[in-house]
Amino acid sequence: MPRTCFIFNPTAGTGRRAEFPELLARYFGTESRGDYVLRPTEGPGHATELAQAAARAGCRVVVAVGGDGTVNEVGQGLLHQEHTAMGIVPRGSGNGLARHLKVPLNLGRALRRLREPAFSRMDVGRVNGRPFFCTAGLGFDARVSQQFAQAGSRGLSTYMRVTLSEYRTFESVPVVVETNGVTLETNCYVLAFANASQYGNNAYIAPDANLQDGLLDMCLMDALPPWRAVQVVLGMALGTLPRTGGAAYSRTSHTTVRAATPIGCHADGDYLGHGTDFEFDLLPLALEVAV
Ligand SMILES: Nc1ncnc2c1ncn2[C@@H]1O[C@H](COP(=O)(O)OP(=O)(O)OP(=O)(O)O)[C@@H](O)[C@H]1O
Repeated sequence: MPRTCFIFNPTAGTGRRAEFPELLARYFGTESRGDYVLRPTEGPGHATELAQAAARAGCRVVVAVGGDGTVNEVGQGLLHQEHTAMGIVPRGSGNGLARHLKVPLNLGRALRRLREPAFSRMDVGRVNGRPFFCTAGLGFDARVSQQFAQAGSRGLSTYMRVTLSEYRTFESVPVVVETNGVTLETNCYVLAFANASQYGNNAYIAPDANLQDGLLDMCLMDALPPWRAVQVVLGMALGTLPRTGGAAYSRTSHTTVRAATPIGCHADGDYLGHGTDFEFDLLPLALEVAV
């Protein structure tokens, strides 16, 4: 088996897709030389199967070529591997984990880095047992993920349009949060659990999040009236949200949430459905990354 396997989601992102195999050949030589294999995905969940197969076959690096959804699926296939690391070639619209890890957004530069990557390990978050690598959460951001998936187009402008339109109608849900031995009765507009610092597109929900500290940064907004929404948008763009008072922060390795009525949940921007009972926890240093 070659040293590197590229798992390529041809549907990810908004850019030109056909050029990736040619670009890969330019930086890694042709596939026939045997240095790498290129495996296109055929649908949701396929990247996890391909990553598991590549790890079983002895690949040192399995590269997710796509956005945070593809990264999530490849990462799930490589959990607890001792000898196989995940690389990223960012081709999504948000690229939250790639941006946190400072992977170049330019495809050529990202590929060049992968010829001699640096290896490290990172924590992996979970919501009700389902792994996430960047962020997961309840409330407004899950509603946006749900509507974004049905929007028919992708990219930042669609994301902004969906966010504004949902903002007009979304209402907080009462929740009971148990974390760090404390029970908190509050309302949830957004309850975010951040393993990495951002949602993507440099929207920093938890700028101080650390991938190796064994903790998730928990960010609670109980309501979002217009004046606070402006504060939050600016704080996320500037990476200053924890210091603006627009949201309350704490750190946790295990939190349960019970909602009074069903509330939406997302993991790495994928809408997972509505529910009332959630458990957020973490697998310390469960994934090796090559960047
Ligand atoms: N061949 C395929 N056809 C349709 N969907 C696919 C295919 N391969 C993978 N997928 C799905 O595409 C989804 C979106 O991929 P991904 O998140 O990587 O791209 P994106 O949504 O454009 O990027 P971002 O998350 O940064 O906005 C993934 O959740 C994956 O399950």
